[in-house]
This record gives sequence, structure tokens and C-alpha cells, in this order.
Amino acid sequence: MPTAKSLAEIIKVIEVMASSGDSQIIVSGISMDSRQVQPGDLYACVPGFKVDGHDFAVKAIATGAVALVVDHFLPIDVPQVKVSNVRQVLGQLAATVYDHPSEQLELVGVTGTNGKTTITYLIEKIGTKHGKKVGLIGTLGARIDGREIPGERTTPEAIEVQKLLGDMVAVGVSLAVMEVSSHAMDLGRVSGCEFDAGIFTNLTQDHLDYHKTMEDYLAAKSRLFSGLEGKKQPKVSILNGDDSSYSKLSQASSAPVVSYGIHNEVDYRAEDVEVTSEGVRFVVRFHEGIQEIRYSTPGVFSVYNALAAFVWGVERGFDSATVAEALAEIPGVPGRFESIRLGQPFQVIVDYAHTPDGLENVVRTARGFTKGRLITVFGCGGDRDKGKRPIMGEAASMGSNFLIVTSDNPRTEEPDQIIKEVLLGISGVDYVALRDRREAIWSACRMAKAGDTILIAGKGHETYQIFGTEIHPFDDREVAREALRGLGYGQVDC
Ligand SMILES: CC(=O)N[C@H]1[C@@H](OP(=O)(O)OP(=O)(O)OC[C@H]2O[C@@H](n3ccc(=O)[nH]c3=O)[C@H](O)[C@@H]2O)O[C@H](CO)[C@@H](O)[C@@H]1O[C@H](C)C(=O)N[C@@H](C)C(=O)N[C@H](CCC(=O)O)C(=O)O
Ligand SMILES: Nc1ncnc2c1ncn2[C@@H]1O[C@H](COP(=O)(O)OP(=O)(O)OP(=O)(O)O)[C@@H](O)[C@H]1O
Ligand SMILES: N[C@H](CCC[C@H](N)C(=O)O)C(=O)O
Ligand SMILES: [Mg+2]
Repeated sequence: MPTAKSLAEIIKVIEVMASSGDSQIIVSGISMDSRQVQPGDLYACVPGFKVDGHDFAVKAIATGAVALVVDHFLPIDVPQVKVSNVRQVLGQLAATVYDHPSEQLELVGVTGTNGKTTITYLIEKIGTKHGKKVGLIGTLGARIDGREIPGERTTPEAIEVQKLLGDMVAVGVSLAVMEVSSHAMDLGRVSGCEFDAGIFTNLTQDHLDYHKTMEDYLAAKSRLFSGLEGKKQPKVSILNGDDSSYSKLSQASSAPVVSYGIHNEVDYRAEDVEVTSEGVRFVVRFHEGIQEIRYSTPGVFSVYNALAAFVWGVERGFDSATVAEALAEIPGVPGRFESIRLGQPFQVIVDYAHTPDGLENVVRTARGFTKGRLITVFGCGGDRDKGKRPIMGEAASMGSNFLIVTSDNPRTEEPDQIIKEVLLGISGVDYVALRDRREAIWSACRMAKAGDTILIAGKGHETYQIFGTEIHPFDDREVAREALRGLGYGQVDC
């Protein structure tokens, strides 16, 4: 719960260009959405990509807001604070309103193109194994000491982030782990957060609709590491030493750097890597010795994810054997290389790969243990980086024996046009385009024979499909089960 404060006290933490009205007015909360304003709130007018929050100030005041943050004064008779960029001061203001919750717990931020959700889940598990109350924020929503809170973004807006952290502090959470997307860094969603540790997974193509160049994309992510400063000490940057972005990130880091990897000279190195259809096993060599790790998700990429989480655990002082036990106990992350088993003689795997690198990795992994054909069902999201579509077509071609190109979340784009762009990258493999995802999944199940693998990629845990601006229920895992049952396989998971 936010504690009531005067407007003057709240704005002390930001650079104010000018203000008007009574700065001693008492503010009891903060909002950036007129539709969610509560009486007593400070309403921040954010100029958005679609609309301008200044246009909703009158409505916000009518709903009970008592003051405004603006980038130009409005002709409304309430106290107003003028700043140069409203979105960028939101985090600091919200942190003050919620009594700086990130200073009252240990906060870990995970960034990178792929692997963020997975690593946050591993860290949550390591924390609970060590008896901590843990909070998590990410693509699958937030979870506070086991209580689920749905969310729409990988990293919520700044006010929501502070509110969630405040709720965590209120119930005694001592460790919070959150995914920090590049959008979040760029849009100031985590400003006002003091991180203890930053973890970097990897950098490959995604989101070039937003960031325009890979340099901009990396620059956004690197701010997590350059921003590792503040009252809580010590701090650490945990970086992937095998990733091409390593040296730039390591130079940018304000905190001591600890590196991990398989190939390069690093502080924590995975050796003797074994990948099977059941998961990975490897040995980590590090300053204190060696530790065997087992983790139930297959793929070399899983070695990196488990290793990054292990490094965090050991660096923050947990016993390495107990961290390894926690990793061995994790059943997997929903929608990440999730096996659907209804007794069919072929494998069905649902995965969230929605980038060229993610898809290449899971195709390679599935290929590695598939004796028969690998049938890959995938598409690309609309209103997202168009450049990645043919590259995903190419990535799926390498290692698959048959491709079914279908719709992901077309959003406001024409599904057939997205599919056409994916097809441009396909070569050397038979394929069919089926725009209806249910039909695509059924078709793959009908086609599969003993020893084959069906890989359904792109939507993982998602329980919806977005057409235009409408959200329809759709879950790859449910549809795969429906198809398998329709083909006469078992009625219960086995
Ligand atoms: C590019 C982007 O991130 N845009 C976000 C941004 O939109 P926007 O600035 O265009 O907002 P807007 O709709 O124009 O509204 C402007 C302001 O007016 C306010 N408003 C609006 C209407 C009204 O009646 N009253 C009102 O007060 C809004 O609350 C807002 O403060 O602010 C909105 C409100 O919070 C977000 O919902 C929206 O996310 C959009 C929908 C989105 O799709 N974002 C994706 C790309 C995203 O953030 N993805 C990342 C990365 C995912 C990953 O790879 O992991 C993520 O972290 O999820
Ligand atoms: N370390 C990794 N390297 C490459 N690909 C990975 C890695 N970890 C996971 N993947 C692939 O990326 C997919 C998404 O993984 P995860 O959800 O952990 O990533 P994320 O970074 O949270 O994604 P998002 O940007 O959507 O939040 C997985 O289903 C898998 O296909
Ligand atoms: N966080 C990613 C998720 C993409 C998932 C995929 N199913 C899609 O809709 O494109 C994004 O918003 O770009
Ligand atoms: Mg995620």
C-alpha cells in the first residue's frame, strides 16, 4: 500500500522544470491511466505511441486525481508539476510513493533476448529451496510467495513494478527476481528499482521494429548493468562470456563482472555437457571447485540458463550443492520445451521459440534425439519485427524434415502476408502453409509416425491468439491434446 505524502515530498526525487498550485497537497497514490485512477492519486500524463495521456487529465481529475505530472501546463485548476519527460520520471515517483520497495529486498534483474523467463523460474526455485519468500515478475505474470497475479507485459509499467515490489515487501518477500525487457529499459519501467544483481543471457535478433538497430537494442539492455549502483552492496553483473556482446556489457557494467559459458575463458565454465531428450547434465568448474548440475529441459541453451542461475546462487553466497539440488528438482517451465504425452508413439513438444536463435536452438535440440522425422509447426507474430520472419523460416529449415507454417498472433496484420514472408526463408525442406493454427497442429499429429517429433513453436504458455485487436482462447498444449485424443490416443496424460 502506498503511504500518503505531500506532493512536494514526492517530487523531491526528480528534476522539476516548473510547478504550479499547492505543493503541500496530500497524494495517496499514483496512476498513468485515467481509467484506473483512485481518489487522491497523482495522475501522470504520458504522451504515448497511440494517444496522449494529457488528453485524459480532465477525466482523471473528475475521477479523483488531485494533481498532475505534465510536460506542458494544462488549463486545469489543480497542482501541476512540469517535467521534460513524464514517462522517464514515473519510476522514481512511484518508488517514492511506494516507499522504495526495491531497497527493502534483494532484487535480481534478468535481461537478454532468450532465456529470461526460464532463468527467473530457476532463481525463484533456488530462493525457495533456501527458505526465502520469493517474488517473481515476468512474461507469465507475477507470483508473490506462490500467489499468481496475471500480467500482460514481460516487464510491467513503472507504477505496476513498484506496486508489485511494494506488495512483496508487505508480505515479507526477501528476494525478488524480474525479467527486464529492452522495451522496459528504454521506456523507464524499471527506473526507481535498485538491483543487486543483473544477469545477461544472450543477444540475437528481435524487436528491430522498436529498436531499429542491434546496437540500440544492446544499448537498452546494457543500461541494466551500467545502472548497478546504489545503497545495497555488494552488486554483481553475471554475463554470458560466449556471447558477442560480452566485452561491451562488461565495459558498461558498474558492478564487478562474473562470466559464465561453455567455450571461452570464463569464471564459471560448463564442461562434459550431455544433452538427452530428458534434459542436460554437466559439470561446472569455478573458483571454489566443481559441481555437477542436472536440469530437466534439454538443449545446449538449457546449459546456459541453468549455469547462469547457478552462478547467481553461488555468488550471492548459497551453498553450491544445494543450488544444484534446486536445479535438479525443477520440473520445467510452462510452455518451454513442454512435452505433451498421451501415450502416442511420437513426441509432441510445445515451445515458446519466437526468435530466429530460439527456433534454431530448439530445432537443433529436437533433431538431436529424433530418430524419425522432425515436423515443425510455427509462424511469426504480427506487429512485431518483420525482419525476423524469413530468418525464422531459414532456422526452421535447418534440421526439420517437414514444416507447417501457420499463424502465431497475427494482430493487425494479414495472416497470409506474414506467412508469405516466413516462406521466403525456407529452403531444402518440404512444407505446407496452413493459416489456421488448429488445423496445422491436427495436420502434424495426423502425419506423425512412431519415432517422429512434432515441435510446435512460438506460443508456448500462451492461452490465446490475437486477431486484429481481438483475443481468442487458444492453447497449443490443449489443441495438441485434443488432436491426439481425436486420433485415438489416451484420455489422460502419462
Ligand atoms: C511500445 C510499448 O511498449 N507501448 C506501451 C505503451 O503504449 P503507449 O505509450 O502507446 O500508450 P498509449 O496507449 O498511447 O497511452 C498513452 C497514455 O495514455 C493513458 N491513457 C490512455 C487511454 C485512456 O483512456 N486513458 C489514459 O490515461 C495510458 O495509460 C498511457 O499512460 O504504454 C502502454 C500502457 O502501459 C502499453 O500497454 C504499451 O505496450 C504495448 C501494448 C506493447 O505491446 N508493448 C510490447 C511491445 C512490450 O512492451 N513488450 C516488451 C518486450 C517483450 C519481450 O520480448 O519479452 C515487454 O516488456 O512486454
Ligand atoms: N539461453 C537460450 N538461448 C537461446 N534460446 C533460448 C534460451 N533459453 C530459451 N530459449 C528459447 O527461447 C524460448 C523462450 O524462452 P524464455 O521464455 O525463457 O525467454 P524470454 O527471454 O523470457 O522470452 P521473452 O522475450 O518472450 O520474454 C524458449 O522456449 C526456447 O525456445
Ligand atoms: N515478448 C514477445 C513475445 C512474442 C510471442 C509470439 N507468440 C508473438 O506474439 O509474436 C513479443 O511481444 O514480441
Ligand atoms: Mg520472458
